[in-house]
Amino acid sequence: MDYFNYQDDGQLWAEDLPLAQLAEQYGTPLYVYSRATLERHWHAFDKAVGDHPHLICYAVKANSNLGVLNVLARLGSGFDIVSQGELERVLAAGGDPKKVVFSGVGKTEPEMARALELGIKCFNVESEAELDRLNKVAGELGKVAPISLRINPDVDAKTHPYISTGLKENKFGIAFDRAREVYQYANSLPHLSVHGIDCHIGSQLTELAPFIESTDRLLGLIDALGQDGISIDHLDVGGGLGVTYSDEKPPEPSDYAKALLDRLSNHQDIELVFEPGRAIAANAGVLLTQVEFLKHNEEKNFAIIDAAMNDLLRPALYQAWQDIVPVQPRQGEAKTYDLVGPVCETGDYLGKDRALVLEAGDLLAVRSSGAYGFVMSSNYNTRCRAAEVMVDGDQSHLVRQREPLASLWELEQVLPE
Ligand SMILES: Cc1ncc(COP(=O)(O)O)c(C=O)c1O
Ligand SMILES: N[C@@H](CCCC[NH3+])C(=O)O
Repeated sequence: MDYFNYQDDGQLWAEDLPLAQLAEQYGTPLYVYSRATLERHWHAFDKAVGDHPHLICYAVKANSNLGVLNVLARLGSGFDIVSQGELERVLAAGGDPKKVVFSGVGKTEPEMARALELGIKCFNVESEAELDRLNKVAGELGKVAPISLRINPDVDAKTHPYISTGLKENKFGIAFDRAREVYQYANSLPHLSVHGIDCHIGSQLTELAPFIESTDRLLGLIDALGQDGISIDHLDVGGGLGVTYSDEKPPEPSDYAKALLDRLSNHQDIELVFEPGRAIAANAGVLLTQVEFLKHNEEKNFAIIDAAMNDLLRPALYQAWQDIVPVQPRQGEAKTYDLVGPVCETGDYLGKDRALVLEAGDLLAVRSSGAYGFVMSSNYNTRCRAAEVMVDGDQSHLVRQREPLASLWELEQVLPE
């Protein structure tokens, strides 16, 4: 459920503001986020876990805009980061470093040092080489690094192959069969302290079964580690809960949390950590775009819009489908359009074969663009990245301005004489 709805005037609004007004004020393409939707999604997770000790660590990679992070920080959210850049964003947005978990297969020494200096909650370590590096950096700083090991449970998440992460053939995590041995090794290192166990099997999961299967495998491991004298105080189940883009019916956070809590009946003292990204941000944002031209040939009708694959990569990269709707719907006979951007690539489309009644100048909203939208945008074709706006009731706040054109070459220079 989100707060982008058609109102009595027949137009699409974001909370208490017409999207057409925002397009007028800020221009297009424009990312528009809804504070109420972000808050609703975060609370849905938090409430679902109830009294069981837990921490929701929003996955910053899904949408790292400072305005978005600030809304979540004010709710008391934790954060899952994968780079120093994301860590600095969390700080700049008012987030608490003590609620940060650090994921990712390639953490550098400076990144580790900064995270240690800030005293983050946990490093989710993905290899033995990373254990050695972290032990060394922590030793040099006279610190002890809190760690969990990301275990690859070899579970099929049944999602797009590019966003499946929990299979043996994926680069992520430590093989399940070697976990006990690697925990022993971690435990032997003087500047590391074992706290947790972690997994993340993929993104946009629409079924509970893979989550349950991997949680069961991890709980079995926790018991085995107990026999080895290693006690685990938190279980990080990662992110991955899917959302509805078209007709998917992913589990609600309440069903998901209940399924996990049922499994944890013998482990009441283990804190549950969640790393949701998409489930919080995707349906809290739309990408607003204007039709520049309509173009018809024998085969196709094209609507050439001012947003492109550089603004929203998901359709080009994953053949992802996102709903595209008119902001001010027209009466008339619909035609079937391909909605394409100005970028010089055949793959530059945001939607194909969409039945719409359109004229040049019309505004369209690409729904479900709040996660993996702006964060994956680029300057390809030397295009400025879009502005981002946060709607809060009947107020709007520009949370990132459109890049000034000159910023697209200012960091570069021609060769000396
Ligand atoms: C380690 C980790 N945690 C959390 C997430 C967030 O995933 P999602 O946006 O699917 O919830 C990801 C991305 O898939 C990830 O790699
Ligand atoms: N970027 C992907 C999700 C990646 C998940 C990252 N671990 C998407 O848009 O669906």
